[in-house]
Amino acid sequence: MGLFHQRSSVFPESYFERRTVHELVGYLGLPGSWTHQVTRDLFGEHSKLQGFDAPELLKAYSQGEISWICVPYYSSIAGTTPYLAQLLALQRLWIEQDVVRPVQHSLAAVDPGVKLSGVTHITGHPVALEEVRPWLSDQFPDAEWVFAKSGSDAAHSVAQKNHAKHLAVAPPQAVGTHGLHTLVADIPTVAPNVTRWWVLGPQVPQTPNPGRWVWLKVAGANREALCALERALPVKDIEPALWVHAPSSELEVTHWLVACLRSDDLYAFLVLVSVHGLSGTLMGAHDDAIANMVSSVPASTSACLSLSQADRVSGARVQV
Ligand SMILES: O=C(O)C(=O)Cc1ccccc1
Repeated sequence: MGLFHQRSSVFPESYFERRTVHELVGYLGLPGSWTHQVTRDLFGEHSKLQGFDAPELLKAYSQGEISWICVPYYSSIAGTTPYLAQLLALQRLWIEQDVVRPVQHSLAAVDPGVKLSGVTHITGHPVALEEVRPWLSDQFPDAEWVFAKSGSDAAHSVAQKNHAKHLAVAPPQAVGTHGLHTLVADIPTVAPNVTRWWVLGPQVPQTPNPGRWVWLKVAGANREALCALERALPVKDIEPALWVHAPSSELEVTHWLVACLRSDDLYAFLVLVSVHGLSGTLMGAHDDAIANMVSSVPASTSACLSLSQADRVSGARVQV
């Protein structure tokens, strides 16, 4: 919840704070999904919340039919979610909040007395199944995985099938809602399991505060160039908070995200990005000055500056 809580009072309040309970908020999956719970905690139960399948959710946001959406984009164990590439392809990716939450998975069945050795199918969201893969492989080496659209959809689907040998990996809160029984309340994971969600809003977010994270989308021609850029950072005050890599549908083009500090440094960073033939797009933060800077950074592909000169580039600011 970093962005929200780091805001200083001298800056205008965000749209998030000014939103009304009448605005529709879209989330991924059926009620009871992990994303639903995050959305309800953020917006409050009196807001108008509605669950969607991912394609409809992203389409409705991109067409302006829904003002707010909440979508998981990254898992500390499974990496990027299937939605990140689609989010990055949105023309307006207005990140109002970056939400970081631990996620708990339960194993659920129609029959509380089912013999685990007889289980044939495990249904879950692909990201959730990936997060508990070592445990599942150990306990159910021969079971087939069935993908669901959300954790709650997984519980719903197993309940509908009403088959004793089918289990669901689902949010603890969704188990009882769908009439299932909990076999394991909190499936162990090999590493801390933390998922990140973006809340996208209806307008360009407000001016970034000094020290507030801002999001930058970097698109590069190949993975090596982006890896080199990642190695070259941090330079000066630019501390990347999180690198997220999402292959795009365009051949050979990869997208990365990096969170940077302060607009001054962001400018330096954009220069650094552009001299190496990558292009940067500012997201999740806005003011006219930064917008002008972004558009004035030339898309030069000068090869004579190496990334080891990153300090010089960033110090000189406009050395392209
Ligand atoms: O929101 C859900 O229920 C999902 O299935 C998406 C998801 C998957 C894994 C971790 C967090 C969210």
